[in-house]
Amino acid sequence: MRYDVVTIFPEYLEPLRLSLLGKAQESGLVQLNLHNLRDFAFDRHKTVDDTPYGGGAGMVMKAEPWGLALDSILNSALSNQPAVTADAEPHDARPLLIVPSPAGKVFNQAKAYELAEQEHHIVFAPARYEGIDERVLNWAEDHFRVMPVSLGDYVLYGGEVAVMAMIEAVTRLIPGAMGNPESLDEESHTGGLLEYPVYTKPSVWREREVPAVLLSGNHAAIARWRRDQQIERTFARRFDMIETYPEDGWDKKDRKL
Ligand SMILES: Oc1ccccc1-c1ccno1
Repeated sequence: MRYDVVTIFPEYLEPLRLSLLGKAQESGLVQLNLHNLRDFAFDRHKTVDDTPYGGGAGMVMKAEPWGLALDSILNSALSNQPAVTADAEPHDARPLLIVPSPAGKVFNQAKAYELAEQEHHIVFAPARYEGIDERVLNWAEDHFRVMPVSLGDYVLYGGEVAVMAMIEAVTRLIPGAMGNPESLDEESHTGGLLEYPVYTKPSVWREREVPAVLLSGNHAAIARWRRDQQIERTFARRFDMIETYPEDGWDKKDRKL
């Protein structure tokens, strides 16, 4: 998987070079390219924003630096594209452009699975200020599959945090990116349920004991207890996961109640 991120704060994304995600890059499983938007602003002050037409508070990100940055990524992708054979099936070769935005569809685990399984090159355009000149997104439709995505119903200073969350959520689902892939099987949102509580030594901590079933060695009883805990937690904390399918139209992955 290749990720390209265009941002005015590339250093914001440096934590993605750490831990398992860093190892995924070292192994070649993942390629993470960070592009400083200011490198595509060629006036003396490397200006990337200006006042909004129509007035209003804040600044809007100028179109040209984004256009040049995205051109550069497209050209790089084309030069790395395998040759298309004459009998190749027609398919949409446009890379995916994810635009983090409070106005996007809400990201979820089902979408993370879909991106991990189906995409090989994802470009991220995290905005700052009041957003990106809309003409960039309109132009981009001819060259990318443009997908506005929200992390949730709240507002951030910019999209970089959303990009980090999405890159981590997708990468950990790519085969070979997790230390122990089995840990994906029972985590929250896999199978449409929240994860069960976990415990480790010591068996008594501040007068609190580990549930006896977990010390019983009875694997069937343990599995049943864990499933019951998942259902109980999901009903208590996320009844919406039980009650309705997501309004955002992205189907749950492998719902198993
Ligand atoms: O609040 C934002 C500002 C810029 C880009 C993205 C966001 C956002 C908020 C929630 N998900 O994404």
